[in-house]
Amino acid sequence: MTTVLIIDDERPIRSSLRDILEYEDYKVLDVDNGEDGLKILKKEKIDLVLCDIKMNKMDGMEVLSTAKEFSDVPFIMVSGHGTIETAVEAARKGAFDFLEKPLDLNRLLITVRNALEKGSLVKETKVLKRKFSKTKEILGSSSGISLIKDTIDKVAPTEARVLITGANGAGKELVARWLHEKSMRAASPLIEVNCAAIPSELIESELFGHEKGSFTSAVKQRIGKFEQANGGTLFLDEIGDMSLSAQAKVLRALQENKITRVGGEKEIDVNVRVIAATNKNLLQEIEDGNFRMDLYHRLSVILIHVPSLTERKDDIPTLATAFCEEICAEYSMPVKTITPDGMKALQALPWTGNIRELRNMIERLIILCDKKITENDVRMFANPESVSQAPKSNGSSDASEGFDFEQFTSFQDFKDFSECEFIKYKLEKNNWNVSKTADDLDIQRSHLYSKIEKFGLKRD
Ligand SMILES: Nc1ncnc2c1ncn2[C@@H]1O[C@H](COP(=O)(O)OP(=O)(O)OP(=O)(O)O)[C@@H](O)[C@H]1O
Repeated sequence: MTTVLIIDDERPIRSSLRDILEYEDYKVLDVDNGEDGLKILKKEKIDLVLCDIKMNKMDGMEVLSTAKEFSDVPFIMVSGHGTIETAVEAARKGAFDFLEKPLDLNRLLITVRNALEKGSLVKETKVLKRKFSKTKEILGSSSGISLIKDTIDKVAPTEARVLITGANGAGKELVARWLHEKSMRAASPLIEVNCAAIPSELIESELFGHEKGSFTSAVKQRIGKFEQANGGTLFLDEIGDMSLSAQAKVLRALQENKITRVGGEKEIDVNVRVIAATNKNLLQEIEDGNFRMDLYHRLSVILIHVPSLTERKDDIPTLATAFCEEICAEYSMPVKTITPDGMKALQALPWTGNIRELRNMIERLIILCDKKITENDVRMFANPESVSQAPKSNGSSDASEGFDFEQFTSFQDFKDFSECEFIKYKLEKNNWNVSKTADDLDIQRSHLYSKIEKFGLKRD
């Protein structure tokens, strides 16, 4: 049922609006002040707000701007003292329309209908965007991955918090994305915070927001990730790197479903499902005094461990083939294939960087190899450094062994390749310092710049 929320401090207006809207079969909720209105907006599913501008405690414009920070619900502003300026300000703040008191019944109903139509279009667009979103399929059919997919199906629709563990690049973030996509919260945002990437003195403001002036660089109010994720999911990546003081605050937010902005006094209700991930052994971190036991228990209602790639080598052919197709499509080139021996060689590698490393390796092979990626190619380009070693061939049988000279159609082609790889190698060695590299190569800096441009060299 479509629900309309009326925020107006005049009881007679509220009741006449209620009568009109209920007669039209809308469900109506009403409150006499903005703060209560915002609370309802955070908790209930509201399709439209009719909001008076002039109210005692919090004025309608403030209610509108605060609501727009966490909700897309359309607002129709109402005022008995309307001027063109107020109408313009309301529109600027994101109101759907502005109506003057006394309200004209027909105009009111038409505006309500139009606003609801716009609201449902916004929702539909979000759902479509999500459908075509970049969340990639979880590939693989090994027992480890099958168990993870089953667990996602069971756990996603619940409100349970999930702690995802696993090595770097194993696929933790992908699991978190699917937990959100398959949940009831999928139409609301998934907000991600990489706890390791934020300096510890900023993490609280990042998570909980801050009030203007609460510290030197807080020049304006800021809404934190918890509030941004309201109604949706908050993904706390690398939670094992969070400072103890931030951990205490996150614990409180999880216990009470309330947060307080840095420098603020007001407690703000939040409705957020938290999914956390780490590559650390949190039980060890607890023992070492770096992680709170109580937070661990709050976060790990469900534990999902993503096995490393070497524990599921059976998935390598599926992953490698899919990455080949995906990367060739990205480069708009015909699909290259991996020979059975090439695939075996891939399965034999150590994969310390897991699936991320496999994808990078496939990209490297696609760029450097012929149509068929062979065992030799895999051996040759197994690590990035070998790329710069490959063309060091001086014609001796040792250096050229396994090197696929067939890939070059002319002598010039080969010279360009060698030159490019040599320059790349020197640039890496000199940490991409162009002056030092030019000295090292004994060429002019301007000459090096033109080579960099010619070969399109970029730092990874
Ligand atoms: N099962 C899978 N199928 C397809 N692609 C995958 C799979 N698992 C991971 N990937 C891809 O591998 C890359 C790394 O995955 P992801 O970022 O989820 O790893 P992570 O464990 O969160 O890494 P980190 O700990 O370094 O943040 C991404 O491009 C992801 O799409």
